[in-house]
Amino acid sequence: MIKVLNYINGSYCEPISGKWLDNYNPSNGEVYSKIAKSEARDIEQAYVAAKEAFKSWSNTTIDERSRIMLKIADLIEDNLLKLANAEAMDNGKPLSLALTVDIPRASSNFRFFANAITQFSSEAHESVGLNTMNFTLRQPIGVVGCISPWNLPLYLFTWKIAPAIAAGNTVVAKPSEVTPMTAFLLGEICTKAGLPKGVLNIVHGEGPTAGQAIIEHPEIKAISFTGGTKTGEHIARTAAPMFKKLSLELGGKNPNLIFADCDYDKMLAVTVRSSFANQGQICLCGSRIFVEKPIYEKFKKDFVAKVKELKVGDPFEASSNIGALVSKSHMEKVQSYIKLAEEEGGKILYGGKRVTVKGLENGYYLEPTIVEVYDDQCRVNQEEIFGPVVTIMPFEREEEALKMANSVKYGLSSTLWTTNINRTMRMSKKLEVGIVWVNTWLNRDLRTPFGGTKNSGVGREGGFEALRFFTEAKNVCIAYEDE
Ligand SMILES: NC(=O)C1=CN([C@@H]2O[C@H](COP(=O)(O)OP(=O)(O)OC[C@H]3O[C@@H](n4cnc5c(N)ncnc54)[C@H](O)[C@@H]3O)[C@@H](O)[C@H]2O)C=CC1
Ligand SMILES: O=C(O)/C=C/C=C(\O)C(=O)O
Repeated sequence: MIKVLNYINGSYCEPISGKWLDNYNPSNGEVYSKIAKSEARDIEQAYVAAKEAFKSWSNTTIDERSRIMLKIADLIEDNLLKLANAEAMDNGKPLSLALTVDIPRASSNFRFFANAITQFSSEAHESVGLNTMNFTLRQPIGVVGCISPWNLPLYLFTWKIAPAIAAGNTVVAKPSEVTPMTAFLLGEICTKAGLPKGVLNIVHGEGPTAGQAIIEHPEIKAISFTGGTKTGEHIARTAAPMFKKLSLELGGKNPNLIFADCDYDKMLAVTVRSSFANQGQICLCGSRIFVEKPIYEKFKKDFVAKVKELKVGDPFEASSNIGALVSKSHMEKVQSYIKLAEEEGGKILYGGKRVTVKGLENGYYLEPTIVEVYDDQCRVNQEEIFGPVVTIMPFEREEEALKMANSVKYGLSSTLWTTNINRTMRMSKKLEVGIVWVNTWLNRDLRTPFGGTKNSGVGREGGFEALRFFTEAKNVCIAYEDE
């Protein structure tokens, strides 16, 4: 059985405790590998390696850092099939999605930040008339911690690591213990690309032990985290008294606002995707659908018909649109919300049941589920489900739609379907979110600020925002004298 080992100081190693976790294949519910069950001692080992590597990596030229990162990007591309297979097996997502989205984006993350660092600069301020010149240094922080979730494993792991090392930091990183495989494979790619030992250290294990040791390590001064809001709260509570820099990208309950004047066919096709891509396990999925009254009944009929066409099945079959949910416990959480929807008086328009896939009877498959709700304050409309479940509800006026869109504790993204430019501007300004998509969804330019407001997190990732997060600004003020 494959052992998912730690990657510390450029080499693979077993956990100090000698203990292992089971790694499940969600498509059939079977254990298929063992994962290093690391703890504080392993994190300390990784920290020591990262601290030593920082001395030279922080002084390595931008060109050299960039060259190595571009090589990593190339090697990810060269290993597309191997990595995509590993991701589909570990996560349960369709192989087609891993091949076209997850792994290409992991490569793009390295390529993007390899180039971005060559364009990153800092400011100078001349205090005219005061004979003073200020310039700002942007210096790497030191050893930083990157903690990522299971829904987009290599995609989000590299989204954090790439800007961190581009800016000259060294990293102690922990992928989710639910989906560690592609992070494990990244180690050998980094070695092949010539990344100096200790620059990236990948430690596997559970959140409350291995993750906890990262967030409470006194010398790891910045934490970049993506995951659940509850965990984000815990990280903030632990790290804030130690004055660590924090970037927290948390949950979402994103509104999809559909107006009668939209491009209907395009909206319908994209709404199917924004509802159920990756089994609905993307923090950006449009899980609350609000539709303007004149097209509500038509939308309901057409949406149900389109969703019925989606095939739930073996992630490795090309015809599968929806694979398995990531774990048994997560599937049960999603099922509990479907039950709650009915208890709250919601009407299941489609789906709601577990799917049995021939030959994979113990896999974690669920039907894509559409719930019509009558009160936007009900729990299924307020709480993050993070699975293939969406709610739909009509609205009459723009202000009503806006009020419902904003009436959740989350504030990550929203999607607006309209051809009215005035409405687009009005609503974009008033939506309490970090990202507004208009007539599109998950359309990503990696230069743009990415992150949420309210309980969806703190800080922004992407572009220069990420490079600013992973550096400390130091102003140097020079007073000079005239002759
Ligand atoms: N990006 C997002 O918005 C995501 C949201 N979620 C939401 O969170 C819920 C819970 O999912 P989980 O897998 O439990 O996510 P989680 O937030 O517990 O896990 C994310 C990462 O945090 C780590 N972690 C957990 N506890 C930690 C601690 N005390 N210190 C440091 N690191 C820690 C985990 O090991 C994992 O690497 C999901 O049902 C979903 O609603 C989950 C994954 C991604
Ligand atoms: O950066 C992106 O394109 C997407 C990020 C998605 C998440 O952070 C998530 O689903 O957790």
